[in-house]
Amino acid sequence: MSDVTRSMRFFYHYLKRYKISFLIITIGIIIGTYFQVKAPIFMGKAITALAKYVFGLMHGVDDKGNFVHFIWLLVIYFILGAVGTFISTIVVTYVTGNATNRMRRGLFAKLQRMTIRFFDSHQDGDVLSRFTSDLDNISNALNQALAQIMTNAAMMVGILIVMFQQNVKMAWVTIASAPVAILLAAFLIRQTRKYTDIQQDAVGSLNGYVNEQISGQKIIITNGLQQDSIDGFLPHNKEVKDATTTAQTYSGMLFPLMQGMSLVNTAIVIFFGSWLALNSGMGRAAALGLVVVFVQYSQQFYQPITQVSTLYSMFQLAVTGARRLNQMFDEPEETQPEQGLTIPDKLTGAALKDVRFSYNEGREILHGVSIDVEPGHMVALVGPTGSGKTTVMNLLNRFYDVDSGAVTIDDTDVRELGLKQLRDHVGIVLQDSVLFSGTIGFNIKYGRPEASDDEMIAAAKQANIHDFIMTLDDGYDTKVTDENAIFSTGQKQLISIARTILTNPSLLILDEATSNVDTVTESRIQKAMDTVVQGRTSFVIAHRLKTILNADKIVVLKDGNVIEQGTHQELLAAHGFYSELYHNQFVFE
Ligand SMILES: Nc1ncnc2c1ncn2[C@@H]1O[C@H](COP(=O)(O)OP(=O)(O)OP(=O)(O)O)[C@@H](O)[C@H]1O
Repeated sequence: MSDVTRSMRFFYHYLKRYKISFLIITIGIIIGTYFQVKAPIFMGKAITALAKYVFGLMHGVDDKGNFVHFIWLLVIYFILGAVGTFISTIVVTYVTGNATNRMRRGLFAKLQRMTIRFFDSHQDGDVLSRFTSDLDNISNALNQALAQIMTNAAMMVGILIVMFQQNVKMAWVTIASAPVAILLAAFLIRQTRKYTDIQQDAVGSLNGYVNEQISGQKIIITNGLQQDSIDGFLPHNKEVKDATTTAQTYSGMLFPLMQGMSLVNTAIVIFFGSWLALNSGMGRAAALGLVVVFVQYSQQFYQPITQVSTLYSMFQLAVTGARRLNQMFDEPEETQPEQGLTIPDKLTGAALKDVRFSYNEGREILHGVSIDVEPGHMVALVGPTGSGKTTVMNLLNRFYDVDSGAVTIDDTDVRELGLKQLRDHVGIVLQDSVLFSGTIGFNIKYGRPEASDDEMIAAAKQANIHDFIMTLDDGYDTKVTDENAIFSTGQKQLISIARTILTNPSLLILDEATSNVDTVTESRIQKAMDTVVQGRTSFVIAHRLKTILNADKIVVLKDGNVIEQGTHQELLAAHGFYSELYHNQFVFE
């Protein structure tokens, strides 16, 4: 299916519910067009009456005939034409506002159903530009182009009918050059479409780059890489500029070319029309009227071709926008069984059974990993960077699905559980804790907004962050965006731990919760962790081995394989990889 067909389906999907509005728009357009195409007839009649009057005066006869009458009719027809167009424009604005609102809502809701694979493999800026630039383009096109395209199509049909009713030969003369104009327009339109597509994709990657550079600003400054950052920006910017210039050049050629064709056509109509009128035995006044009417028609007939050409670049941006939104809507969503199984409140354990997994086909990351956790036990995952620790965590929470083998919670394959069930039972504290805009209280209650303030405070106390929050002027009501309340990485992590405690998950995943913080905060986090893992089955990924000495089991991963497992003492006694890692780390600390 072509992009245009798919885009049309997209628009149909969002516009089909406005049938009554479209009926009103169509009626408005028909009324507007009818009066606009009929008006020139009265213009012709008024000119004929005027010419007769002038020729009469030359012969001493003072007869204005129906001149004034036709002028009045002309004015009334123009006013009624304008009213019809006005009504359709107002209704189009209403439809557009509502339809784009629904698109934005639909897109945002879709985003919430997307898989982590999508977020891992797409730049934030590119996703964002679909919400901004692509949706804006669609909204502009619907607002401005929709009514115009309908009006122009109606106008074209109306003018054709009226022209052939008035004079068949003159009608053929008037439309004779149209095929050439349409072929030229079609060529330019194709070129415009090609480059508009390239332009919008380039805008997406430019946004992605800018977004990435803003997030990494500190690293750029620290390494003095500002110039490199600019150098990296320039090719993206050039790509946008080149595609935009080419697209605009082609679409910019449309309007002058069509106007030129329209002028040439008017000249043909005047020349040929005069010749025809003079050689058909028609009276001078009637001939003059006929030529004036067809000059009007010739301009009116070309107007839709010219206008549609001008609107085309706008329309094209909308088609490209629809293509890019369609891409998002086509992205696979998180899947779950129709009748998801449930897990009992008290966990019996979790396990990975001979799990093989690859993010991308052909590059296996986990090569048959098996890990078993007893209920209420704490398992620590250790291993060199890139060994697959975070990947194991991703599979436990079903951010990704295994290629073979199984991840089970309470002996049930996670793929058979309802997603809500699963996520309700699993709590995660990530390495980079995220705070949402709002108050600290709002952030702690994020996973359980219905929790009472007492529960919130109890969770904060368990997470060792209550005392710090109380030092802030507004306590739990402190806004996260307040510049007096800028949180350190460790503090953010403690808030995140409090948030997790409040949701009371039975399976807990803590990802490197103690890296990147000072020793005081580290010991606070350590205490918070000790509290939070109590009575829960937990997986802890920690780089600092001293934080996991008490783990019930330590699993050592290397290159996607489990190479050792056991308690700290057992692994030390084995004098293997763990023991080496442990001793090396203490040399560094
Ligand atoms: N989203 C992804 N897409 C493709 N490959 C990925 C993705 N995430 C991780 N990988 C690859 O999977 C392998 C394991 O990564 P993982 O993040 O699980 O390691 P880790 O042990 O947690 O490392 P670290 O200690 O540095 O956090 C690495 O080779 C990494 O390049």
